[in-house]
Amino acid sequence: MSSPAPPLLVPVLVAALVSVLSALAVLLTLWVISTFCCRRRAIQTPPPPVQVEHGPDSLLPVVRDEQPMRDPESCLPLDPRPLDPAWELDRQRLKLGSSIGEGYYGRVLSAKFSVPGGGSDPVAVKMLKNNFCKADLMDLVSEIEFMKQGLL
Ligand SMILES: Nc1ncnc2c1ncn2[C@@H]1O[C@H](COP(=O)(O)OP(=O)(O)OP(=O)(O)O)[C@@H](O)[C@H]1O
Repeated sequence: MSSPAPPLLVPVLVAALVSVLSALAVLLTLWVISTFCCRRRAIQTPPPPVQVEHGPDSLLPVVRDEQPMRDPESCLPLDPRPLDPAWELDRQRLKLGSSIGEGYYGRVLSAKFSVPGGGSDPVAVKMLKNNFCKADLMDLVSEIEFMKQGLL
């Protein structure tokens, strides 16, 4: 049988226990508040903007679209893209024909491309639809970049 605790020790132990529990309650409250604030800040943080960089061996931009969803605000007139002399053809030699088909952001026409010495080659010409969005231009430029690297 163990001897009973001295009379002064019991209130001291109870006070220590209450202190520890109070500290734990304060810590728990602080953790809940900080978690709630972090979540709100994460929700309010706007998504990263669309980044357009210039490729090392090309004047056409390499597109990194961080925000694939369409945004009506981005349906604005755009400055003409810089040309890539290594790939640019003389548009005067192009004679557009009828429509072949349409995709999500572009339409494709049959065309004739006149070659030196007379004659012409049949080609397909892809262009953006009217009222295109910035995201549409990004998609087309991405496709062009893939074609230039022989990936399409
Ligand atoms: N080089 C080509 N030669 C002949 N026809 C083509 C050529 N490229 C596209 N087409 C025709 O034009 C249509 C539209 O092509 P486009 O590339 O705009 O869209 P997609 O690839 O079919 O769809 P999305 O743009 O939604 O990916 C195609 O379905 C195809 O019939």
